[in-house]
Amino acid sequence: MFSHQLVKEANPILEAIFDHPFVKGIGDGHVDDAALKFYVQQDFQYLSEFIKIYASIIPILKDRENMKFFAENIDFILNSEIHPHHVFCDIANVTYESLQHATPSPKAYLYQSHMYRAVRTGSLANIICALLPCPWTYNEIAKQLTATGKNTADNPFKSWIDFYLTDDEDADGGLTQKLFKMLNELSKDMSEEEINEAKGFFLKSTELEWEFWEQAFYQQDWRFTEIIHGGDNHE
Ligand SMILES: Cc1ncc(CN)c(N)n1
Repeated sequence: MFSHQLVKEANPILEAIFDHPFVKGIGDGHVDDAALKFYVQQDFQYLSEFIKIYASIIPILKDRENMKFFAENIDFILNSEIHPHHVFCDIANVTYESLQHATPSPKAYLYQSHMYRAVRTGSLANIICALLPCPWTYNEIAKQLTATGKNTADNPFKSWIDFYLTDDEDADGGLTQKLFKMLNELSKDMSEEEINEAKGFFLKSTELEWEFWEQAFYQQDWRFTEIIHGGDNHE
């Protein structure tokens, strides 16, 4: 099955994500405030683009059930996925509102551009493959942290882990299963070339998930940040 192929090939990247110091820090209950703040700034911005990409799928869908599914996921990001951000903000002792005006860092910019590139192909399989590592890797992180005994009552990140652990229909766990199922259906009518193209989108997004943790952990912004951010202000 296509989904098994994707998970198998991406597995070394997923293992590297589990080993990332930011993710390990969530498990151990300590991540530097600067990394948490950088993460929330970038993720607020990233999820806003993610919403737009979900919305861009709707015109190429054929049935109402799938339209409802993507519309509900937009609602989930807007109204529920603010919770994990609040967890990070509370731990870093900073207001959420103060972190909502960032411009994308180089790696976040690359990740967003990658997703828009998938949208431009017009292929539903490519778009789902580019989007899926977002809910998939977080659900896997939550499961791995729980399985290794890190999701304890005294871990300040417990409610972050619990949020991504749930397999509820509309949360990342349920979403992941539904998207993998859609891909398996779509792949039945795809050529080998189309399969490989879609797989490329999935694997690159998975690596960009690793990069997202990395850039937040080391606060990797634009080298000429004053010039770049100044430029954004003049748009
Ligand atoms: C970059 C990123 N990837 C995944 C998730 C989890 N939906 C997130 N909030 N941000």
